Amino acid sequence: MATHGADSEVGKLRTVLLHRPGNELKRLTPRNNDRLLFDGIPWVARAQEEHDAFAEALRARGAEVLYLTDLLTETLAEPSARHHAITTALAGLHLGDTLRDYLARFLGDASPDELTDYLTAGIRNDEVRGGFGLVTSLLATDDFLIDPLPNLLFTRDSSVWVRDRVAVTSLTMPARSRETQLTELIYTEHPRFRGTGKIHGWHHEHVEGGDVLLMAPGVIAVGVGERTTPAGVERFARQAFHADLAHTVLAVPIAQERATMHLDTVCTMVDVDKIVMYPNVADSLQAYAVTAAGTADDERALVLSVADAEPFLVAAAKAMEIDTLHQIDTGLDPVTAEREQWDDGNNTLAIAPRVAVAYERNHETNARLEEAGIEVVRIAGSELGSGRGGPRCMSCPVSREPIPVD
Ligand SMILES: NC(=O)NCCC[C@H](N)C(=O)O
Repeated sequence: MATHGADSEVGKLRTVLLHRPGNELKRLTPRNNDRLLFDGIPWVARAQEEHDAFAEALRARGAEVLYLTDLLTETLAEPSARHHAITTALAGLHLGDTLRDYLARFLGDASPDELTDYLTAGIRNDEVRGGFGLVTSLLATDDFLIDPLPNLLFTRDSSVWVRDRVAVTSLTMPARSRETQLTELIYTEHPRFRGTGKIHGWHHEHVEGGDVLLMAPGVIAVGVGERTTPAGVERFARQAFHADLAHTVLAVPIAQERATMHLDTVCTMVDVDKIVMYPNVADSLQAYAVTAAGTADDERALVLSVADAEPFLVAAAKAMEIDTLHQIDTGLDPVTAEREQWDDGNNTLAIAPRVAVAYERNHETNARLEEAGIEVVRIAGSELGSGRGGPRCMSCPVSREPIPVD
């Protein structure tokens, strides 16, 4: 079995899970894009070109690229996995029995490829109209019976590998909650991942992967804001300690705003002791260091010790046992920083220590990264960025090499 797992943000990237934008993006309209968490209507063909170039840049550096839809289609070849996928996709109370039964038969007849498309791009009412009862007659023609999942693009958020375990997350926004049904199915049923230990899960308190940063082996920072809740970080910490995945979890409050929806929108690691960070929040960012006071057979019985809040960079350096966590600023001045933070200048994907993938448009931030000795692999993201996510958001590292010891 392939070995999977990651213990840092910067170990050389071996395997990464991506989602190539597909038909689900074609569902976005000016009337539904806010609800579906996109800031505009992407040009889909161009988004695909940009994404292909992103994947190619990762391959060129030696990473194996897995596509979520390939894994899903392979998973759906198994009858029990198909049954589970269909049942969970149709669990919504908006369908009613007649339509649910019809859709179960319709999806049951679909090939694995078609089923993947229905589960990711959704099904609109007018695509099945034809006398299937009261609910379909009363719903608007363009209502979705199964919602599309345009934010699948951001594979970072729906699962996170910590050491050799995978955490299926629990997404907060209704437009995204179904994504984790798919990641859970893949990690449970796909032959490549069979037997992988799991933590968390979509039935737990909310934690999103964009909030989870593996600062160093044993040290995990978790942003708490618009997406991850206080109860979510507590649950995550309990599970991480109980499974011996970490000795410290840093709970980091962030503003509950779209611009800072996840911790990785304000900072990302680019080396073992370097972080690119939005300077407009750097001074006020705090962290509560959480550790386990003792052990317990049951994760729920673990007593957590919570230190007083400290400046994030100080608390992180202490937990990581380094002298200083060096900050590289986004932008040049507060306005450029605000523009480049919005355009995911902070949201870099480290593919090795001191090598990071970044959107080309963030000139000033990229220049600062280079001044600090970081190699920047630039990618285009004019269309990809319309969902408000950068290279880190669009990637879930499945396997990284351990950090080299000096
Ligand atoms: N880790 C990230 O910051 N992911 C970006 C998610 C963007 C997506 N449109 C969302 O609002 O959830």
